[in-house]
Amino acid sequence: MTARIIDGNALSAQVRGEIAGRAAALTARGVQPCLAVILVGGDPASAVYVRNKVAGCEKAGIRSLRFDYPESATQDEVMARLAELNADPAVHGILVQLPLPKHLDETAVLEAIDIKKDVDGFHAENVGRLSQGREAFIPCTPHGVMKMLESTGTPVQGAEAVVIGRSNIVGKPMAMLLTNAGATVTVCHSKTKDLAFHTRRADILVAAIGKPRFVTGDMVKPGATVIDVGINRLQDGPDAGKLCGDVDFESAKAVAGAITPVPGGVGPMTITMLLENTVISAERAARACGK
Ligand SMILES: Nc1nc(=O)c2c([nH]1)NC[C@@H]1CN(c3ccc(C(=O)N[C@@H](CCC(=O)O)C(=O)O)cc3)C=[N+]21
Repeated sequence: MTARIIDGNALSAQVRGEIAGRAAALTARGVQPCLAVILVGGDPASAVYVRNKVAGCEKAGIRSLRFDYPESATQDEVMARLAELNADPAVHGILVQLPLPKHLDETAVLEAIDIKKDVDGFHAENVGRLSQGREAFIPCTPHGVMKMLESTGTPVQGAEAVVIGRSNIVGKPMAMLLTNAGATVTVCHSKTKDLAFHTRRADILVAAIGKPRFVTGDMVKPGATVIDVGINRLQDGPDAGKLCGDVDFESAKAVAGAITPVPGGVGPMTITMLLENTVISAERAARACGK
């Protein structure tokens, strides 16, 4: 058996077409959706992601504002910028690219974003709301994963779902969304004993660990849907310089029922959901001012 490939670029193109239509309708009513992106420091991977986000905005008719700070930026500088963006009615979404340099207080920065503009869904109040099923904004990567599951017709209700990774930005919200959708969810991580015991039971397996090709075919249940959230740049070996996921694609593909590739899988869907959250925020703002 060889798995069906879940094409994140194709699904993104479809969803982004719909988002562009909503953005155009808002712009015609005098409210062009606008996303502000703050990038601190010169991490090359972050620069690529931010460039992709800004390009995605442009193509969908969403205005974007970019604020680049040097590695040496102070907490006060970033907080002052957030205060200004919070107060600006023309800005509908604010994203602070993570990770931040170590001398900055990430929690304080995320908490300073107006939750009505928290299109990443990382503010503690949004996290709490997600756990109660009354979210303001759903975090983009896990939301993109749910859309991909939906697109393949993978049943979530009653399914055994295993999430590897317990980060605040992927693993935990992913587990919460799957739980809200009726899956039986197991969260595995670096301290899990006998990881393969858990993964082999998974109808839905989500890998978000940051270790290249860590999940191999022998860890996958035949017919499972495998979602690879990892984005790793290989350092050495024959594929040095290439991107790969947390899943060993070739061996997993031979066992799974459906699988996402890297690149061209979850990454583009993350950006798509960011664009959607920005449009949702702008639609709410337009409604609030009667437009
Ligand atoms: N506040 C914040 N929000 C985020 O959503 C956020 C973040 N910080 N920090 C880092 C992660 C990572 N992330 C990606 C976005 C797009 C691709 C993407 O476009 N990937 C392409 C390839 C990119 C490449 O060529 O390197 C693909 O998979 O096909 C990947 C990763 C968003 N993140």
